[in-house]
Amino acid sequence: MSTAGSARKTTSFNNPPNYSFVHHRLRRTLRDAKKQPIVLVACGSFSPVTYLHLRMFEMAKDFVRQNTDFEIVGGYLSPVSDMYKKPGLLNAHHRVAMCTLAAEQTSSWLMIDSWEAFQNYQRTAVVLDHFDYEINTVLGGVQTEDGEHRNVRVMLLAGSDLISTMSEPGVWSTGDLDHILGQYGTFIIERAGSGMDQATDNLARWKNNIYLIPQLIQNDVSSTKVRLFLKRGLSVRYLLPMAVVDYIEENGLYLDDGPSSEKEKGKEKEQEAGSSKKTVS
Ligand SMILES: Nc1ncnc2c1ncn2[C@@H]1O[C@H](COP(=O)(O)OP(=O)(O)OP(=O)(O)O)[C@@H](O)[C@H]1O
Ligand SMILES: NC(=O)c1ccc[n+]([C@@H]2O[C@H](COP(=O)(O)O)[C@@H](O)[C@H]2O)c1
Repeated sequence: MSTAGSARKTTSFNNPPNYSFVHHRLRRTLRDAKKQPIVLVACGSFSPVTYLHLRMFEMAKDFVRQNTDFEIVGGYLSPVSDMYKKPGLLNAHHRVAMCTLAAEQTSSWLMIDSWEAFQNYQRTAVVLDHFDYEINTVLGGVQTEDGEHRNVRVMLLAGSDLISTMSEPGVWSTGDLDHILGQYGTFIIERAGSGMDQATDNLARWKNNIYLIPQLIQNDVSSTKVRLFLKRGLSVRYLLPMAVVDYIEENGLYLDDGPSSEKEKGKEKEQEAGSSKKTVS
């Protein structure tokens, strides 16, 4: 999972076969001309997608409305490529299908972009450039009600655990951080066990583009816990949208996700210890 890379803005993109950018729920007219239009992009494994992943967008929507001069015109989940090789990562076709079911059946504004899923691993900076290109260059951005053109700002939506990795050596290049946090910006959802301060201490130089969102109702569901439950034959209903639970059952997914790596075994043990302490199983 070596992901460090260069900082230059990517302007030409190789699309996977038969790819087209989904934008049926992208709102093309700004309601308030004084606001800056933004699109939220959540990058991750989504193996499988959970209600928490979906709720991140709702938390961000409330935060944006109450605290900023932005107007959200769309939201995307962007499942990572199989080449990311993270333990527990199911085939991209299944992950994209589950995310699509979840978005279509539970939301009126979320969409799935399969661009990074169906090709070689792409760094997050490049993924955000791809969204910027599709929305602003190809589609031409959005308009105010008076017909004035506006560019849409792409912004990363992530949990505080992901942002913590931005301070770990060798995971993100400084150039990419400058690109993501300097040019685009991010909304960070507080995640149990991964402090917000710890997540952002080393990112102070970009603090004007980093918006911290506390979880007022704590939810520490993770895909790892869901996979663990499925492996043990435990119910995951009400942790994920019903259509996703049905899809998992119909396709017999996560019953055995192959020989776990030492890292995954450690993570499972931690989650098991957490589960038994909290007697959730
Ligand atoms: N409980 C949570 N609270 C806040 N953010 C979360 C939570 N679960 C996932 N996220 C965020 O969702 C995004 C997608 O993450 P990812 O698909 O890796 O989910 P995950 O549940 O952490 O997966 P895994 O358990 O396989 O590591 C990341 O930005 C991650 O920080
Ligand atoms: N340098 C990078 O661009 C970089 C580094 C680490 C994770 N990521 C992204 O973060 C997302 C989530 O990763 P994890 O599931 O490993 O937390 C993935 O979409 C991955 O591509 C990007």
